[in-house]
Amino acid sequence: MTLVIGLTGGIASGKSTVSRMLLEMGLPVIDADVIAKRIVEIGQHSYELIIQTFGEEVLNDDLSINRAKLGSIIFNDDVQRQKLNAIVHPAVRKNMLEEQKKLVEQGNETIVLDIPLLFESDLTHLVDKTIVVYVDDEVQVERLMKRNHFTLVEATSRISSQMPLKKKVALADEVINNNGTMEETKKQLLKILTNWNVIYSK
Ligand SMILES: CC(C)(COP(=O)(O)OP(=O)(O)OC[C@H]1O[C@@H](n2cnc3c(N)ncnc32)[C@H](O)[C@@H]1O)[C@@H](O)C(=O)NCCC(=O)NCCS
Ligand SMILES: Nc1ncnc2c1ncn2[C@@H]1O[C@H](COP(=O)(O)OP(=O)(O)OP(=O)(O)O)[C@@H](O)[C@H]1O
Repeated sequence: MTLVIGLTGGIASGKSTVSRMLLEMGLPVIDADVIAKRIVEIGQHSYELIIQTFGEEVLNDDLSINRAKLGSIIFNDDVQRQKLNAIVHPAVRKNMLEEQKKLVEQGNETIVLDIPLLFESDLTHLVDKTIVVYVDDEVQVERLMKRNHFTLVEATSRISSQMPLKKKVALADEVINNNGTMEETKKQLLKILTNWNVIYSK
């Protein structure tokens, strides 16, 4: 039996940081953000649908999707965000399940799905256990502004497009508090994996 772990959290709460730790420990991680980027590359079906829906003004000069532009539209307008979600999410889910199938066939006993919108999109039936990476509101805003060079308004609009992180904590099987150092985060991760009898190589 394969154990499928759903890794989630809020924007900039530290999911990719924890994913990296898991990969370094030799555990396979499927990243929904990476898939969501791949399926909107030039020529993909979702790419065409995005142009039909949002127009050519969301394209860069080289015809690739201008992610900053599309982001500024969808994170300020619920209706537009639902439209993008309806285009991208089914394709992300299909690709994730295909990747998961391959990993199961290769004999992996543990597979991690890094899905930012695991709870918002009601995808918990795809996983056996959930881990939420949590940070306090101030830490989240600060790290998001720093990483993306966002203003306070830009950071806040993105955070408020998601389920409040405290609500995700209440829904989680396990929570990693990522307010502290990376070492403290790693320690919490190792404890959870040990409790779940997950075997890792490094
Ligand atoms: C709007 C887009 C183009 C902005 O791209 P950008 O490179 O700036 O951000 P990136 O894709 O790296 O996402 C960063 C984070 O934003 C948050 N986020 C992204 N999309 C959404 C969304 N539709 N609703 C709420 N939060 C979102 C997630 O926490 C994600 O980890 C992009 O996020 C996108 O295509 N979003 C729709 C697909 C989606 O829902 N992806 C998230 C998981 S499948
Ligand atoms: N414990 C930590 N201490 C200091 N900085 C951290 C810590 N954890 C993460 N960061 C930084 O905070 C930012 C957000 O982390 P990360 O990219 O892992 O979040 P994420 O949840 O994957 O974000 P997104 O939802 O946008 O994909 C990054 O710049 C990262 O380097």
